Amino acid sequence: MECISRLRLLRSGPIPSGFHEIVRFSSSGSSKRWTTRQRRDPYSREATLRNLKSRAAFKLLEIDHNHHIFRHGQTVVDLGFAPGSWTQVAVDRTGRKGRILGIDILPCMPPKGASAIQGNFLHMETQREVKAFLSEDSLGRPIDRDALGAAGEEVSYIDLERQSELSASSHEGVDNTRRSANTSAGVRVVDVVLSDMMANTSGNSFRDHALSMDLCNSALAFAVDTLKRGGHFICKFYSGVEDVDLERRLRKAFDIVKREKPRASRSESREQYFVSKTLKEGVTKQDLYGDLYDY
Ligand SMILES: C[S@@+](CC[C@H](N)C(=O)[O-])C[C@H]1O[C@@H](n2cnc3c(N)ncnc32)[C@H](O)[C@@H]1O
Repeated sequence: MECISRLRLLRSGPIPSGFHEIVRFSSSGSSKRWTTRQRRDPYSREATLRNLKSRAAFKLLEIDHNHHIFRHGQTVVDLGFAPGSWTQVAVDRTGRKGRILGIDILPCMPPKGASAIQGNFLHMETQREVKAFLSEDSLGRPIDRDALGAAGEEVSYIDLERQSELSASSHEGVDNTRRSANTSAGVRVVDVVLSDMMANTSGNSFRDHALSMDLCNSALAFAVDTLKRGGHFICKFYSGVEDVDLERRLRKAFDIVKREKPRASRSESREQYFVSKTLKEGVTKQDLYGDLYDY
């Protein structure tokens, strides 16, 4: 038996081109400007005080405050989760029985209580792995040893060994020990899909918008494939000419679609969020995209 997230997290292969710029060198002028801005920014200070991985948490907290996205016990998929502040919010809001899976192109340990898969979400292979993980109901569930005992199940030494090995190497307090050999492609088990995916912006607004639309469309096709009826989809996008097409698709798939610019989103940034609630019955990704995302 093997664990998807463990395999992906332990793989320390080269970081894909375009992501190296994320590293900030302390001696550069732009780094000093970035550090000064972070120190002055109230959201960054508050994030540090609250032990949140980044100021981005406040965008999702505001969206949840306005739109009531989360409930206890939900399954949440967080696309582009690193460094993990949205995942922290999802873990917190879904409580002890929540199941949270983060995906990122960068290697990153998920926050406590969540699982993670490393991979490029635009690649079919990554999406297949995510669906395989989701289709195995026992994966990514918080460990509740008391409940196991109460049910009278015997936990073998090998199970415990495997559990502690996986918990240490992938994430804490989450059960990833079982994986079905035969995984299905269509899995409607998700309550909320979040996507905050974006690579570093290039400064070329057309290019950034085009990349953002690729990520959003891929996330939407995945959401429509994996959300339960009534599920919700939150998606960051960089505004531009094509966002009306995205909005049209969202309206076809969800009962309620709103554009949001949370206060924590910097005013100079072109980023906005689509908050889409309540997946309609019977909508498929083929209805939105034909055969484009045929996997
Ligand atoms: C703004 S950050 C997300 C911040 C996160 N929501 C948080 O609260 O900590 C965007 C993330 O999207 C990831 N990303 C960008 N393109 C991606 C892709 N094609 N596949 C997977 N992750 C991607 C980046 O690596 C980055 O970690």
